[in-house]
Amino acid sequence: MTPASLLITNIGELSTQDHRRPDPVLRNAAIAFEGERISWIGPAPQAPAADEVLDAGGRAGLPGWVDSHTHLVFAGDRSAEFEARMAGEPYAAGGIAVTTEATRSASDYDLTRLLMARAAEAAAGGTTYLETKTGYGLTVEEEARSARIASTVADTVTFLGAHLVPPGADPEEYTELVCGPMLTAVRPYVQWIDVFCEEGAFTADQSRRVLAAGQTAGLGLRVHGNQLGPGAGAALAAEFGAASVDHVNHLSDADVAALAGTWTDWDSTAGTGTPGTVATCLPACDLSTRAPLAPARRLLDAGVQVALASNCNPGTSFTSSMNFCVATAVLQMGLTVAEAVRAATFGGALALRVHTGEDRDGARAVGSLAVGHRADLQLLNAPSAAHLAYRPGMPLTGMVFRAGEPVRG
Ligand SMILES: N=CN[C@@H](CCC(=O)O)C(=O)O
Ligand SMILES: [Zn+2]
Repeated sequence: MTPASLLITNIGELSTQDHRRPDPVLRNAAIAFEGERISWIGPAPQAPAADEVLDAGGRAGLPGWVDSHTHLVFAGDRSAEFEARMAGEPYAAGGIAVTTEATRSASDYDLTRLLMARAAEAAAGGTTYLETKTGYGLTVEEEARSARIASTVADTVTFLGAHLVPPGADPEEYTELVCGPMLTAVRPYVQWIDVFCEEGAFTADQSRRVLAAGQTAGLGLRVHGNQLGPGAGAALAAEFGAASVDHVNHLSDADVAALAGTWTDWDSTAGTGTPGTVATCLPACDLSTRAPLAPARRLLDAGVQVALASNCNPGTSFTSSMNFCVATAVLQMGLTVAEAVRAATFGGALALRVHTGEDRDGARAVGSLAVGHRADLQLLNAPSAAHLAYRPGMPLTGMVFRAGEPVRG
């Protein structure tokens, strides 16, 4: 039973990610929860009384990870494809069809069970806000089924009928299906629409139609773009005002400038204003496909807000470890620890437009710790967040709270 109020005290370093504060990182801090919301944050000696008190023993605390890009509704195994890739085979979008076949054959029960197990794994790794996508159904009925199942587990769901033109289908007819009957069927279960704009998947023109249809249906927009080579994805995302373009491995200077141009009304010091198109980098995917790492440093320097996400999926990135993504971003992508932690918390929330909220049920901000935000917190088995990169691969995730409830003890 969760107590009505909980105080977690003796937090050695509390990284709030609330850059409106003069002191976003507090030492010897405490945080209080009332039910699902954060009710107080401040120096431990000034903490209010609470029904229950937990001593963090000097551990570091930070917002739970916001994983803004996963594909968890699937069945089947592609470890042989991975092994072949590590032996020199290139990655191609066609592998999606293999998972689609296995997913279509799975019962609702099995698909739900598999999804729940993956979501539990993510939570055990510190993820407290989870996006997931459809995209392994690729028929009206199967996409609607994936969306329905996803909506019972994930915090927010993306429709990715435009993941691959199913083998044998006509690309133009399939795009029309995605924009029409398929979109109508999934609409009750999803908040976002996405398109894989890439050679071998959807052309710029088809992607444009998918985004326009999603926009008309009132969905937020996201794009898989510039993953396997240069392409129109990033520019389209900026043009449509998409919340995020994800992968971004192959960006031209014009792509970076277009993304930066969407952030002119954003105050990057305070983290307030009107957000533009987030560039979501997926380091685990880059490593697992031996692709060039996404240019997170270059994007940040150009004024683009960056998110880090796991892209957990059976083809290109079968891990939901955000700790791994943060460590890789620091060790190999040139981000500071503070930048990487921010990208995996506040950045993910920005990419899902849940960085700010109304302090009432159903509209709580995540990705930063402030009064009224959802009580999503992780404690590390370490005195500072720097240990995430300083001690890569070590089991540093301690207690995890989601909406005030402990999800990992
Ligand atoms: N790039 C497109 N989709 C997935 C991979 C899907 C798969 O290979 O099964 C991704 O984000 O990497
Ligand atoms: Zn993806």
